[in-house]
Amino acid sequence: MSFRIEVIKDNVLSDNYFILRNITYDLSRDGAESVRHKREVYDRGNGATILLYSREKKTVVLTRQFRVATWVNGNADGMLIEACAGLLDADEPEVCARKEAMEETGFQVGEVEKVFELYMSPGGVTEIVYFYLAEYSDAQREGAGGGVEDEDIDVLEIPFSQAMAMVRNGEIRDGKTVILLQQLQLRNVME
Ligand SMILES: Nc1nc2c(ncn2[C@@H]2O[C@H](COP(=O)(O)OP(=O)(O)O[C@H]3O[C@H](CO)[C@@H](O)[C@H](O)[C@@H]3O)[C@@H](O)[C@H]2O)c(=O)[nH]1
Ligand SMILES: [Mg+2]
Repeated sequence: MSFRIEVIKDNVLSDNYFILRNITYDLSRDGAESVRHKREVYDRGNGATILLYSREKKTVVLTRQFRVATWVNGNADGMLIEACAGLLDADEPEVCARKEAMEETGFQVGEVEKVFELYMSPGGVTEIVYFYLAEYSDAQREGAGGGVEDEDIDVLEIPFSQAMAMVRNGEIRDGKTVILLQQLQLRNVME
């Protein structure tokens, strides 16, 4: 089964900071008659996320920051606990992951492991997020973290078991973060 797409119109609705487009397209499946669709597509670029973990201490390093999009949608104080992450801008994904780890958490990470690259909200958001894991040690802490410019990021170093409990009780409810924590669990590296 395959689809053939013919773009009829591609309108930019907003290009203020990121790009929101409205695309009209005809889609035909296996030579059948085409069906016209109109969809809004939000392009915020791609991103990278990295979970720092210590097998020795059985801990992970997470961030907590205000996320206005969650506040708009039911998160009363707007604060969200997340694995460190950032938009790629012009960087390669791994370079971005390392840079964000330093800026947001203060850790200069060594070896990193790429886990996968995932579309996080394919119904309307173009973004691919590149996922990484990295072991850290106290000796790699070179700064306080906290982010750049007006970012005001708290750094949380917590036991892995506590992080998993926070996933279960809803205190951690960010998709990329749950995915990375579960990767550690699947690998049995924190036992
Ligand atoms: N002026 C302005 N600044 C913005 C806007 N949106 C974001 N920014 C700024 O752009 C920077 C983005 O910070 P990053 O650390 O690079 O990205 P992020 O917001 O943490 O995004 C990461 O997590 C997202 C949520 O899971 C991911 O969607 C994204 O790919 C990335 O991994 C922040 O300083 C933020 O204030 C906007 O609409 N206007
Ligand atoms: Mg960030």
